[in-house]
Amino acid sequence: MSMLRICRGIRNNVSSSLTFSRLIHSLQFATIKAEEISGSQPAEVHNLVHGKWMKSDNWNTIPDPLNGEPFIKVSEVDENGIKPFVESLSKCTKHGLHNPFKSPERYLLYGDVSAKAGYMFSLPEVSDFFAKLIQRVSPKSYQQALGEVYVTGKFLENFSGDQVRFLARSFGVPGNHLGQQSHGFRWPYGPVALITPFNFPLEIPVLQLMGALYMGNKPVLKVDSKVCIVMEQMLRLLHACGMPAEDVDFINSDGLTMNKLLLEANPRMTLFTGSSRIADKLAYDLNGRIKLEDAGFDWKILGPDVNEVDYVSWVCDQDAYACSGQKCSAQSLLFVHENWNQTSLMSHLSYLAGRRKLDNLTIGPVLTVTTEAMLEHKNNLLKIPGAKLLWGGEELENHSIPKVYGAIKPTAVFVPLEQILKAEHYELVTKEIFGPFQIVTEYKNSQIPMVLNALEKMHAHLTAAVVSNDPLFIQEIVGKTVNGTTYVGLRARTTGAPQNHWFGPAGDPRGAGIGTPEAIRLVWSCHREVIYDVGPVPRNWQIPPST
Ligand SMILES: NC(=O)c1ccc[n+]([C@@H]2O[C@H](COP(=O)([O-])OP(=O)(O)OC[C@H]3O[C@@H](n4cnc5c(N)ncnc54)[C@H](O)[C@@H]3O)[C@@H](O)[C@H]2O)c1
Repeated sequence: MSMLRICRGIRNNVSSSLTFSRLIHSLQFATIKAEEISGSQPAEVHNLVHGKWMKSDNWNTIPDPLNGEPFIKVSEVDENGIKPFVESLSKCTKHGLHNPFKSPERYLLYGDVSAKAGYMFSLPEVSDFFAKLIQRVSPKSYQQALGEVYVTGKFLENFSGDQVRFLARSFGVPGNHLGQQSHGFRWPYGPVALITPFNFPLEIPVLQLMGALYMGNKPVLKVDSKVCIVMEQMLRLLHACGMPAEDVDFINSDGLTMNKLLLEANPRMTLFTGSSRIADKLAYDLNGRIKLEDAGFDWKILGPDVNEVDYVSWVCDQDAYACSGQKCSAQSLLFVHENWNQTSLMSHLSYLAGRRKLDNLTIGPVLTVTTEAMLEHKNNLLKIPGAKLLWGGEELENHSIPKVYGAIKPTAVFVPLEQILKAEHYELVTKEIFGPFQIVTEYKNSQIPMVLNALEKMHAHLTAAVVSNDPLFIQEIVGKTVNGTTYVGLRARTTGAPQNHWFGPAGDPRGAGIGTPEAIRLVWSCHREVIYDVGPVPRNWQIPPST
C-alpha cells in the first residue's frame, strides 16, 4: 500500500471516529422517524452505487400493511438502469477487496466497524428505532421485532476486535522435503450478490452482508422492496461506523430486474434467501454458482413421554403463530403422540391461538399470501377424509389490512396420518403456507415408521423439533432425518435463529447457513491451498529418467 493511501486511511479513520463520537447518543445516521411515516408524509428509499446514494425516476409505492395507505416510496431501478451496478460490481476482482495476502488491515477495519455498530445497537434509542421500523413494514409484535434487533446487535458484537481476522484463519501441513509446506487459506469470491426476503428485514441481510464483507467480498444487496427501508437505514448506520461507502452496492428493483443484473454482472457467488421456486430458477440461471436458504415446511414431533404440558403448548403456539407464521422456521406440521390425548394440550393450544390480537400485532398481516388463498387451502384440506378444523379458519375481524395482503386467525387443520401419506394428498398437505397456518396429526408407537416416511418425502429440510427427553426416541428420529437445524428435548422449538448457532437447511449441496463463524466461512469464502516449495534443491541432484 502506498504512503498516500495509508495517510488517507488514517485520516478516514480519525474522521469516522469523530463522526462516531458525535453519533453515539443520537440517531443522526437516520433519515426518517419510524412512527411518522404515513400516507401524508411518505418516506423515500434510495439506492447506493459507486459509494453514492442515488434516485431513479421510477417509484414503487408500498402500502402500509395495516391500513393500505401509500406510506413508502421506493426508488426502483428498472432493466435500463442496471449499468452502474454492473460496472461497480465488475470493478471488483476475483481475489476480492482483501484476502490474507492483500490489504489484511481491512480484516481489522471490519472488526472495528462491527464493534461500533454493535455498540450502537446496545443503545435503547437505536434498538427501539429499528424495532419500530421493522414493525411498520413487516408487522410483528414489538417483542418479536426487538428480538430481531437483539440478535443483529449480538452478532455485530461477536465479530468485533480480532474476530474478523480469525474467520480467515489458515492452517499449514509439513511437506515431503525441506522447504515444502502446504497452507490452506479462506479466499473471497470477489464480486458477490445477496438477495433477501421480506420477513426478517434486518437480521437476514445484516448477518449475510457482514459475513460477505468480513471475508473480503464486494456485495450488491437486494432486499424485498416492501421492507428495504430498514436496510437503507442500516447502511447509513454502517457508514457512520466507518464502513467505506464503496464496499456495498444497494439496489431496489423487482425480481426480474435483479435476475437480469445477476446475468450481466456475473457475480462469482450469490446467496439467495427466499422461496424454493425462485431459488431453483436462479440455481439454473447462474449455473450453480449460488447458495440457498429456501423454503421451510418445518415439523415438530411430540414424543411419547408427556411432560410440562403448559410449557410445550406455549412453545407450539409461538412456533406456529409468532410473526403471524411468517418465519421460514415456523411450525407447519405437528405430529402428536397419542399419549398427549390424556392432557389439556389441544385445549391449551386453541386458547393460546385465540388470545392473539391484531392490536398488539401478535397476529397481523400476511405479506405474500392473500386471505382468499389461505381460506381456499383450508377448504381443500377439509375435503380429505377425516380432516377437521381445530381452530381459526376465518378472516380476522375489524381490520383494515389491504386486500393484497392476507388476514386470517391463527389456524390449525387436523389431517389423519394415513391420509397425509396418500400420494393424492401429500403435496397439498405439505404445501408451505407462509402465514399463521399449521397441520396437526396424531400417531401411535406402531406408526413411527409412517411418521418417518412422511418426513423422508419432504423436499425442504430446514428446521425440526423432537419434543422428548427419551434418548432412544430421539436417536430413532434424529438418526433417520436430515433437517439442518434440529432442536431436541422437552424444550425443543422449531423457530429460533439466534447468532449463537448455525441456522440453515441440510441435505442439499447448495444449502447455506447464517450466523456463526462456520456459516460465514462456508457461504462467503472458498478454500485456496498455497504450497510453498522454496528449496533448497538437494546437492548433486541430477535429472532423472522421464516418468
Ligand atoms: N431458509 C431461510 O433461512 C429463509 C428465511 C426467510 C424466508 N425464507 C423463505 O422465503 C419465502 C418467503 O419470502 P418471499 O415470498 O419474499 O420469497 P421470494 O422468493 O418471492 O423473494 C425473495 C427475494 O427474491 C427476490 N426475487 C424474486 N424473484 C427474483 C428473481 N427472478 N431473481 C432475483 N431475485 C428475485 C424478491 O424480490 C425478494 O427480494 C418463504 O418460502 C420462506 O420459507 C427462507
